[in-house]
Amino acid sequence: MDELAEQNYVVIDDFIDNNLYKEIKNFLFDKIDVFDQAGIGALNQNTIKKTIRGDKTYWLNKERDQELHVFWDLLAETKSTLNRYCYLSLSGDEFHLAHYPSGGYYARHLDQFDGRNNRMISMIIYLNENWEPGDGGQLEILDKNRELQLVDPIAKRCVLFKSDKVPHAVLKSFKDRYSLTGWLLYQPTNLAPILG
Ligand SMILES: O=C(O)CCC(=O)C(=O)O
Ligand SMILES: [Fe+2]
Repeated sequence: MDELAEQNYVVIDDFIDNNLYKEIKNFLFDKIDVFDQAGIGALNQNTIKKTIRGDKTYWLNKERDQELHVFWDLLAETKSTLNRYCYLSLSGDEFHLAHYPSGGYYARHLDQFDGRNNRMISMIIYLNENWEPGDGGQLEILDKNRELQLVDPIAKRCVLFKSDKVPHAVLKSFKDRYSLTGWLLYQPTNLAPILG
């Protein structure tokens, strides 16, 4: 957690255990046929999307996706740890599963969008066994010293970074690449009733 505060990002290996890894992986393969179907908007939006990112996603819903209850519990624990040790006020979250088919990538970006700045911490859990150096698909982080750091997307590894401070990209992947990606959100309490 100190590393996240000081370096703006941290890589934690074996963040999830084998059981949870298998649960998430089973859930993912169960849903793989419906990835992206819910999220496809107007045709032109979709075209723009394809020029900057090549992944397909499946947004999670805590009430509906109860099979992942161990993950939801871990998430609650992670948020309270961050609130305690990094003095954050995280309340909400939004998570999706992501699949980059071979050839997929995501150009360099920040995770906070114009007009919406409540994404505080980005959290990615990788779900790829036997990842080899030639498989590509690294997360490329531009660190505080403007140096590039590459993170292999290996199974059970978690990366946390400050959503507003860390430009990053996903380098072209040469095989299917899976992850569970989300954002820990700050929701000002005075706005909570309006946002529902
Ligand atoms: O999968 C990754 O390594 C990063 C994904 C990402 O940057 C995003 O979904 O915003
Ligand atoms: Fe991102």
